[in-house]
Amino acid sequence: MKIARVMFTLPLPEPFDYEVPDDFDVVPGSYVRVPLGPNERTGVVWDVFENAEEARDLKSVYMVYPAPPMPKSVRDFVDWSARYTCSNPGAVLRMVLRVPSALVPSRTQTVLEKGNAEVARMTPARARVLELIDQFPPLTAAELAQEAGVSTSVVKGLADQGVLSRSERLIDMPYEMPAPLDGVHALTDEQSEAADLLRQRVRGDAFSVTLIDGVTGSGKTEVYFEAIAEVLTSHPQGQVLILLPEIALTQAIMKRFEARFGAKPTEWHSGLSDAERRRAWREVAHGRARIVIGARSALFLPFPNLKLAVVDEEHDGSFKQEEGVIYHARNLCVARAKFEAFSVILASATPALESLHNAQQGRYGYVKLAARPGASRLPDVSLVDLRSDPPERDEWLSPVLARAMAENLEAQEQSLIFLNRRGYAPLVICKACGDRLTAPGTHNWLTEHRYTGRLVCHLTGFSMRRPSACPKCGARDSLMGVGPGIERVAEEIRRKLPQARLELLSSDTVQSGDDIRALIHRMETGQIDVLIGTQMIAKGHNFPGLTLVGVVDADASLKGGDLRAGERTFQLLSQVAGRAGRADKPGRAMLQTYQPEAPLMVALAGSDRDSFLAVEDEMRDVMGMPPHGRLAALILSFPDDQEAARLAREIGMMAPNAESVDVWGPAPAPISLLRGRYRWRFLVRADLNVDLSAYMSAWRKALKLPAQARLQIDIDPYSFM
Ligand SMILES: Nc1ncnc2c1ncn2[C@@H]1O[C@H](COP(=O)(O)OP(=O)(O)OP(=O)(O)O)[C@@H](O)[C@H]1O
Ligand SMILES: [Zn+2]
Repeated sequence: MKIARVMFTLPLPEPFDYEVPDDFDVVPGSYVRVPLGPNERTGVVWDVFENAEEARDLKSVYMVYPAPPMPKSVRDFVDWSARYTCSNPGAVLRMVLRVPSALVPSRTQTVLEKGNAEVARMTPARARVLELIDQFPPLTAAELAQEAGVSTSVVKGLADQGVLSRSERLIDMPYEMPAPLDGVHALTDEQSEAADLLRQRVRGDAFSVTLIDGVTGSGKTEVYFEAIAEVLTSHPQGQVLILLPEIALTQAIMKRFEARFGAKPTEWHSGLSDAERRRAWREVAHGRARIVIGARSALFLPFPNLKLAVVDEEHDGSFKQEEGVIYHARNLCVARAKFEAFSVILASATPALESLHNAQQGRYGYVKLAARPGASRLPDVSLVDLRSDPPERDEWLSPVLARAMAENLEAQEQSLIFLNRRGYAPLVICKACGDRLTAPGTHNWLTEHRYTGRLVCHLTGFSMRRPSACPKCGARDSLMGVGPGIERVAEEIRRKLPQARLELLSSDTVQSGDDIRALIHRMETGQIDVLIGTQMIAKGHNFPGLTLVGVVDADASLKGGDLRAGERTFQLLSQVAGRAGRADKPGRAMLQTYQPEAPLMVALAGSDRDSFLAVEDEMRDVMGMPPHGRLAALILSFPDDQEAARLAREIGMMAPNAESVDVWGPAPAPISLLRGRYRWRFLVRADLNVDLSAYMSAWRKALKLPAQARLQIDIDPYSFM
């Protein structure tokens, strides 16, 4: 009897066995439909074997989907990722099998084109349809009727007479094939050297990782396009994946992409409709979508023939998924590349310490782009000392920065003001009783949003209308927003530069992809004088008229002081500063700070990244922290305060003894109460030779916790909240 071991997209530790009917063509990787309990489910065959004993009472596979089997390398990657992240393989598989409806071929629909017959009796409605028919690709009767503004019976009548001819077309069409066109620019010497190396690395079928470490605007994108072009020509079936941190970034790159490859790449991100998702998944699985550009979840698409993955802005924190299966897309991408023997390119102006370390150790190839092409120069970075040049009361811009903005406006050049805080004020207090407003069931402050008139918790999503009286003491008109968010700074700029065309960009003010695109376009084409925004404006954009970048609070992201706070602040501020002076006019960046003598600020002002990183790296080395050691976190949450504390202590006592492993905690998490659950954290540090995932799994296995307790394991944590 032939037996299939079927893995489900459920948090189960292992696959289940099913009998395969003799006439079924089931191979490892087949997608199948099987009974599970009272239901039917789709699963993936992990393995097939013959069993001599007929005795086992197994249920049978119902159906095999007509889809290409999931390659072994992808299944191995799923197993490995599950082990590494301490998750169930089914939970990882669920990220691969996101669109079960894509397992069956696309349905077809009837579309209409111009037919041979002459129209028997012309009417105005018929004439309108016939006028339009040549201007569109084949449309359905309903679409055509809508375009022409006539009823569908008019269209159907024409089709019945043969004036329009009917044919069947796939609902989900294949994508246009990209093919390299000529490069838009002649590469600089530095760029072509980098491109040569990358081309050579993607030509073979070997695993490799190469880090492109290039200053902002040096042409990293231009250079990795060369590597993509090489894949398209040297691997006729090869597929390419480009991972980007933010959707806002994809729009600019899509345009450049089309100019270079003659077709749009396939997109994959959370903004897709179900139909787009189904189409993309199917085309990828069949190997027909050759280039995919997407957010971190695109890493789990079932590419049968991946030859190159590019992780752009590889240092970016948004590659880390913090919920469900907790993983870092850059790190898992490198792991996948080993299983499937493809090349990885990591690109950044401010690479992660981990990536630089790997390059220094010779594990990754390394390409440096030190200059911007042409007349463009790196911006001058200066520090504005808020102690000697403080803003006026209830203002946030130092007179120094305000003056620079006024000059810039005078010169008809663009300014960008960065503050990584949404809303109007990050804290609302009552002047009468001193209460700080928090979201229910948490200790998190509510942020005041004037734009929407609401108080919002950015952590839980809770929001309420701004009350006219204090919820605690009932005093009227006593609530006051404290500190600046971008809406408040925008108000100040409007006051100071009333004639400036000012716009805001944050996830509150601009929501749809179309709105973002339109705003970015206005900025690119000089229709905005001052753009103020959160981190959405920090990265990737190319605004030729932008010559001044102002950072309202350069110290902000240093607070909290976790492992990567310094590194992250440096990355973020260099990225923001790097938006200035990208065309022929020189740019400058001004950072407002209370600690201009801090090594990080000095390094930013001197554009001396490497000595800053050397100090940072040395510190990590001394402490045995990544990249010189491993780190994991264990987070417990429980609905009762006392019981949570007791459980946390109990968990601590169960930590397995192991050499070269330090367990710190339990400590109340910085966010100690979230959605009505009390949270405790452990931090675990280990030497590089320790299998920390195995250690964490063993620890969890030893625990017997009440059903309401929730445990999360975070391998290589980025968030310490
Ligand atoms: N050799 C070249 N000649 C002229 N223009 C170039 C050249 N290379 C790149 N550019 C232009 O310079 C700008 C920056 O290039 P690109 O976006 O590739 O750099 P990047 O390093 O990826 O930038 P970022 O730091 O934003 O990630 C783009 O407008 C690009 O078209
Ligand atoms: Zn009050």
